[in-house]
Amino acid sequence: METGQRTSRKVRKLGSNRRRQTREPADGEGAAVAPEPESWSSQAAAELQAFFQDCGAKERGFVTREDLAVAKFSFLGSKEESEMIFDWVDVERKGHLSLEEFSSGLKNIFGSSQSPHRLRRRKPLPSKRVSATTSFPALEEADAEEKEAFLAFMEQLGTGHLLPKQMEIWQLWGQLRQEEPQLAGNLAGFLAKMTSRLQEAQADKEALELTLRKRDSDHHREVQQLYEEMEQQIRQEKQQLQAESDSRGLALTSQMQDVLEAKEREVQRLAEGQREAQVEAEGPTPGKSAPPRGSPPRGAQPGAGAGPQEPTQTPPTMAEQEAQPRPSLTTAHAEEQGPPHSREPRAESRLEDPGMDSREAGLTPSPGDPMAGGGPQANPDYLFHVIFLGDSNVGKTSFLHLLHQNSFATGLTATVGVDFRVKTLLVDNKCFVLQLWDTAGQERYHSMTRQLLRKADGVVLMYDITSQESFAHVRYWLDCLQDAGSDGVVILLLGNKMDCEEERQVSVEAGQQLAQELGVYFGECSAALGHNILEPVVNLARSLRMQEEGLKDSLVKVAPKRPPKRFGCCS
Ligand SMILES: Nc1nc2c(ncn2[C@@H]2O[C@H](COP(=O)(O)OP(=O)(O)OP(=O)(O)O)[C@@H](O)[C@H]2O)c(=O)[nH]1
Repeated sequence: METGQRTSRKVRKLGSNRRRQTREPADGEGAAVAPEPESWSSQAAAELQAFFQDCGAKERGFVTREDLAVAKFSFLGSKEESEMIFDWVDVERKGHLSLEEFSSGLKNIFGSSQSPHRLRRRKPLPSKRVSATTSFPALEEADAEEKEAFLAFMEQLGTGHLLPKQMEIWQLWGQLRQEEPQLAGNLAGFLAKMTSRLQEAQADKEALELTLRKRDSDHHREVQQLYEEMEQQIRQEKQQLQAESDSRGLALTSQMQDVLEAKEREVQRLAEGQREAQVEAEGPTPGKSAPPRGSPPRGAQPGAGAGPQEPTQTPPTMAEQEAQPRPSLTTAHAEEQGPPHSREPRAESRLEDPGMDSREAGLTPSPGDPMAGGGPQANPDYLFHVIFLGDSNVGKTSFLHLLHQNSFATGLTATVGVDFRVKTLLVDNKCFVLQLWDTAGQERYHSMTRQLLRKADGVVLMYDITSQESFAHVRYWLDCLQDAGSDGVVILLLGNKMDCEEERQVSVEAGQQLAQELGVYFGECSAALGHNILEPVVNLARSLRMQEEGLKDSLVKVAPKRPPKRFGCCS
């Protein structure tokens, strides 16, 4: 019972001492108070010295936590209690304590008595005490000293918020004091340790929360920054792309302008040559050579059976010129291609069908053939402008490429603006130079095409037999022709891609019917197979010649007789 009382006294003091150790540096309640070993027994002091000796602390000059594992103090119960005491004294968590620190720590806990001075310092504010008391009704019945000791202890621990179940603690406290008084000290030590750990955990938690909050805001800021940088980058990319596209557009426009101007110049040059030749042909000097290409007006289409036209002026006697015997031409089949090319084929596949007659294809005439020949004809008998019209993709370029290169081009891209090639043919012993104009079917180039139509002598109006739409657009192209004032133009309606029989959408009959209705020539072909390529062109040349002859005849009727003139390369 005496031991119990002693322990409970010790426990009561535990809180006040601990408080002093832990709180003095922080709250500045006063300078460190040296322990007052009023009741520190000489036996305890002897035990302490023996302990220092046994564990080797005396030699080393300090005590570790492990040393306490072998300590046997009469004033301490279990081994755990000793270790707990070490933790209690080692407030700085160094892991070792000098002999003085350890001794004074122990004395503070077990040796000092409550001096009036200490009690005063430890006494909490009345208001707090009241509130604590009212929250613990069980305390009302307790012994006043006990009650005060407990409340002071709890308050000093500062566990109000960390150890909410104070009622239970009180009960445990009371029970321990009655049943196991020596363990009351353990409870105090345990609670103190718990409190300290909880405070540390609380501090860690707060620090962690702070760090997390900081990281969160940093992260948010970084994301915001990244987002802004990204937006900036997108804006720059957009501007760059826009600038590039603008400059590309400008370059393309100027390039197309150049092409157009070059073609205009070429056309002008040819027209000049034609005019000069005509002047020569009309001149009084007999025997001078001149190309027979007459100037408009043009007669009605031969295929349509139109009659001769009335002349609007008095031209020279072209019929007389024609009547003169002319030496045969040596050059009969040659091609030139007008610069610059609007597009080039990426790959070519030459027609190599052994079963196919080259004469049938009409593209590779043999020597002695009336179509055979060498280079371009300098002084042709006839010079005609033939324009290829039709929707995009119907095969105009493929047709011309085959006619010119004798091979089918694959991988062609859409024509840009216009392109032209020159084809020289020997037909019925006459030299024909055909200027073949390849127009772009795409709508954005239609205005350019319309301008070209004014110069047309003949037109090949092509559609794709696998496209009803391209067939329907034939009338649109005819309207364009009419708008351009090209009424007397010889027209050949040509349905391409006849090799695609399975996909056919326009029947042969429909094509024929339309041709009849419009009074134009008609044919079907396949640029891919090389079917019916040269024949329509030859027939067109013949028709153009017939039309021209018809014109001449009509002129002869009104023109005065002149000495016969010859024209051609050998005049
Ligand atoms: N099956 C088949 N395909 C053809 C034939 N002729 C041309 N093509 C293909 O049809 C497509 C269009 O041919 P192009 O010659 O470029 O047509 P286009 O009328 O000049 O077109 P634009 O230049 O846009 O006016 C290409 O893929 C050719 O290979 C043909 O007779 N048969």
